[in-house]
Amino acid sequence: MTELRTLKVALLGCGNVGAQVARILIEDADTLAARAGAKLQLSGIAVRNVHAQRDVDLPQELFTTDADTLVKDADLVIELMGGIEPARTLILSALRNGACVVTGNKALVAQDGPTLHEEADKAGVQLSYEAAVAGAIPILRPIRDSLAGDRITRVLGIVNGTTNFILDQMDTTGAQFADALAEAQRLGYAEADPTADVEGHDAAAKAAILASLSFHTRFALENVHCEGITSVTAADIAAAKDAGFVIKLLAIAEKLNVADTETGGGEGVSVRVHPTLLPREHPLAAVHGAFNAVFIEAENAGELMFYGQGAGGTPTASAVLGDLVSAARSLVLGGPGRTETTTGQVSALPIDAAVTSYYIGLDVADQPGVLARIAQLFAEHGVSIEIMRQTIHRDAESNVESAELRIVTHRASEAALAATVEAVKGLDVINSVTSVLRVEGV
Ligand SMILES: NC(=O)C1=CN([C@@H]2O[C@H](COP(=O)(O)OP(=O)(O)OC[C@H]3O[C@@H](n4cnc5c(N)ncnc54)[C@H](OP(=O)(O)O)[C@@H]3O)[C@@H](O)[C@H]2O)C=CC1
Ligand SMILES: N[C@@H](CC=O)C(=O)O
Repeated sequence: MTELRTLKVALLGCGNVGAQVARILIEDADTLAARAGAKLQLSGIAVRNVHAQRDVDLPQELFTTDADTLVKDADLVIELMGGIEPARTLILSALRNGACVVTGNKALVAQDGPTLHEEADKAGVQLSYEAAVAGAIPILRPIRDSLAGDRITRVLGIVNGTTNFILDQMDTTGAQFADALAEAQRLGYAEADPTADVEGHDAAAKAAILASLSFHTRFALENVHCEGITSVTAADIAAAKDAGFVIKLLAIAEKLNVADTETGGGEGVSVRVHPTLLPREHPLAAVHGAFNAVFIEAENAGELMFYGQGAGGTPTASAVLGDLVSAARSLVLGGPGRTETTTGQVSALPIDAAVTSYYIGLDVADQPGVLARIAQLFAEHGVSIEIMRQTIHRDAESNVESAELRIVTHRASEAALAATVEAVKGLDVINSVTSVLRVEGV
């Protein structure tokens, strides 16, 4: 039997994900070698602090702070440090040296994907980042390869485990935001700076990557409208629950036609991340904890749904190692590097052109004719109402009655909805607008 070739693997970062990747590389060395057609020898692990306590017991001699030297001598480089620098410089250096690169760094790929791909293509090596979107879920490869012969029209995803965990805890156990976030951090789901999770930036980076691959056009971070979950209150969650909805942070990329927009946006793709109400029976409403799911609509395939663990060390390591084995095979077989197919011309639409349904919560005067006046105002702005429900509350002490009005609209443009809400605020029978949230799946 011929002796397998040995490929040197440099690991950059040994945190939540890196530590699990190192463990599996060592524990499953024989299996990985058989699958890759080469021995994958972990040649070193670059970290900031070589003496830090690790989740996994790893040979101390593997650790170094000299990432530059480690990268120069590697056939395969796994970047799991996060952040833009020094990750960017190290990845570029690895690619220029002819090494294949695997990364989970969505922030970097969303920002500098084209530059990284250009270097990979020049060197004829693979650059892959399946772990960058939705953790363990195989989603980028299916979009890039399996759906290459189809036309994707819409992608709807829960792609951030931390925020799904927080919203789910608030919805199911009544947990406080801060407590749920602390637990997500403890479980290794959150980014080093969890602001990226809760403000939606992590999901926005993933949305940019998903949209770019799905629509064969480069979408940058600035093309993604981004709202996080920090403004979602316990009252919003309770009101949504009462009305039969659940609130999820969704990443949405959808093709819209001129006919769908009222803002002259023309045909293009609306890419956005925001808290969204989903009916409790919607498949994405059943995605709990740190799980992720991506729902795809394609012209020929129809509806597809991908589901699995979206964060955490071991699940994410699975995606990293899948990319690693694929890259090793390309080195063994001398195959070409992966090329990106960003050949499309479709433009990114501004948020005003987005078309969706809305939930509007209003505190209104309990008077005859109020509902009719509000409905009239919606009609004047071309926003059609699907559900309008009034609940009267009586304060036991003061005996004062107040009326709570919940409205769910049919699909309308953001611009039309914003104008409607402004007009509603001007009515003398409106005490306050308690919430305005986007709705999908009604
Ligand atoms: N956590 C998750 O569930 C997922 C994470 N990802 C992505 O994977 C990457 C890693 O995430 P995660 O493991 O959670 O991150 P951690 O913060 O847990 O780990 C980061 C690691 O990188 C090392 N590091 C950071 N900066 C440097 C530097 N300048 N030089 C050398 N080493 C450095 C740290 O070293 P030291 O230990 O010495 O501090 C640490 O070992 C990120 O890009 C993240 O977005 C993707 C999907 C899921
Ligand atoms: N912080 C991210 C980790 C995976 O990408 C998340 O919570 O989803």
